[in-house]
Amino acid sequence: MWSSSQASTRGVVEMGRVEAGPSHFPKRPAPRNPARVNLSRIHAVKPCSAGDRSGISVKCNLGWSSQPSPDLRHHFTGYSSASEAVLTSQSDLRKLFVGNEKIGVLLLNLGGPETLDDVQPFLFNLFADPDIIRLPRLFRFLQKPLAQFISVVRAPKSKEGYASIGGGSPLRQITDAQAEALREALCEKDVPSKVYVGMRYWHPFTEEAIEQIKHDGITKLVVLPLYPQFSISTSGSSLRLLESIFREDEYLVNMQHTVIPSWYQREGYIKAMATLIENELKNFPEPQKVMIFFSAHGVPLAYVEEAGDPYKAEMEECIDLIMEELEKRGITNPCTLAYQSRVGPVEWLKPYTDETIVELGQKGVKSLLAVPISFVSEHIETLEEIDVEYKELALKSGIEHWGRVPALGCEPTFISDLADAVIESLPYVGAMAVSNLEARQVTTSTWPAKLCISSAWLVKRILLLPNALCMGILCLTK
Ligand SMILES: C=CC1=C(C)c2cc3[nH]c(cc4nc(cc5[nH]c(cc1n2)c(C)c5CCC(=O)O)C(CCC(=O)O)=C4C)c(C)c3C=C
Ligand SMILES: [Fe+2]
Repeated sequence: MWSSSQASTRGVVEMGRVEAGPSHFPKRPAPRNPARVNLSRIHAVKPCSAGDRSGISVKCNLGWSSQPSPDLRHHFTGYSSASEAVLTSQSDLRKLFVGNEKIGVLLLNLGGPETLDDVQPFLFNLFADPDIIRLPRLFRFLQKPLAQFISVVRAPKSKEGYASIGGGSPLRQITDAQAEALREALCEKDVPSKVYVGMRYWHPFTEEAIEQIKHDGITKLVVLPLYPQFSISTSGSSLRLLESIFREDEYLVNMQHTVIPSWYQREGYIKAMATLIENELKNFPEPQKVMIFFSAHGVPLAYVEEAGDPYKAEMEECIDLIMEELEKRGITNPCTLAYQSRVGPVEWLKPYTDETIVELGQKGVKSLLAVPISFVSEHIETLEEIDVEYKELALKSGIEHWGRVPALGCEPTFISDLADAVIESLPYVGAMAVSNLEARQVTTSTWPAKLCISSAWLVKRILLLPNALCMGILCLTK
């Protein structure tokens, strides 16, 4: 967390000198505990340190069956007793792995158009999502016509972007590769699992993944959004969709599952990010003078201020943790955080990436290392917006040396850590009971869980018609 001495190294640079920039990093009490959300049970749990998992005795070649591990208990004891699913005895732990359990992991992601012809229907799906453009209940009937209109008008501009990165989004390929790498990592850790990919706005759609999960007879499912930080507009939207699918399906209602809503605090993830930054810094002529520039995908300010989206708080804490890790390695460069990719006229999280780049140039920063932080795959906003648009802007603004940290992709430490996250979540699987939905909303004790589940609450609070229309219509221009 921020100390006064740390703050001085994390502000904006003024004429080559570092100055604390409160607008970039307001100090705040950050929630440290990652919450594991079961769609039926909410657990506020303490992080479990990545320890020895060698005791799990299941072998990959056993297929679906699994065995208890004496050492596993050791591993799980770090969790809070607040959870009903907390396992305290060895026999409880054994229950996790005995019998013919079929473990599945569902990776949730955004999805992207694979060809230029996909762009308009992809945009339609995106804008038809009430977590992206929120209309008051009375005007819901306008959601699809509005999405159709915006997608048709925006498509030519989006197509240009996708054309410039090879004619489509690389997201499916990368996510499939991550799924395969995760499957292999789980297998190596003696937890044989099937890993599925469910995209929100393009193929393979979440619904398709769910069909496959049912077809394969999965009995324990871990839901893992591939967004390190939770936002209503990303993980929240995917989880809400999933909840509606589960609610209507008898098989799924009875399938044990758990959700890992965000995982930005995990040691493996933080270390992997720090290593990528450390490596990239070495390419600069004077590495210690480089401004580390975290650029996160933005969200409308109202999401954070009115709907309680934890995205900004999680983002800031995530950056704190990465900088702390870098400091441990003797790297004390200044850093800043800004938000990119805003769409439409409403105010989004600030500072904006483009404005900050210009400002840093004016303040005399000469070397900038861009770090995409909200997403773990290369995509249009890293390959086009950062690599082309922001680089050009930076060079025009007086920045002489530019670098960009690659997205994590299949980086082994990261994938191994995701596998650990899955394994650590297994004691939290539990069956969903639809009749408990209301009760769950009342007893929910963690904000991400509230956001995932309480759609009525969100509907009341998030963007009203003028805001939504304004945002929708002006999406066309930005
Ligand atoms: C954490 C990541 C993301 C957040 C938060 C997010 C919010 C958000 N996005 C839009 C509008 C668009 N997003 C688009 C593409 C896109 N968005 C993300 C990630 C987040 N979005 C990714 C990874 C991608 C790219 C996928 C790919 O194809 O590679 C697009 C389409 C592209 C374009 O036309 O610019 C739009 C539009 C809103 C309105 C929003 C929050 C409300
Ligand atoms: Fe987006």
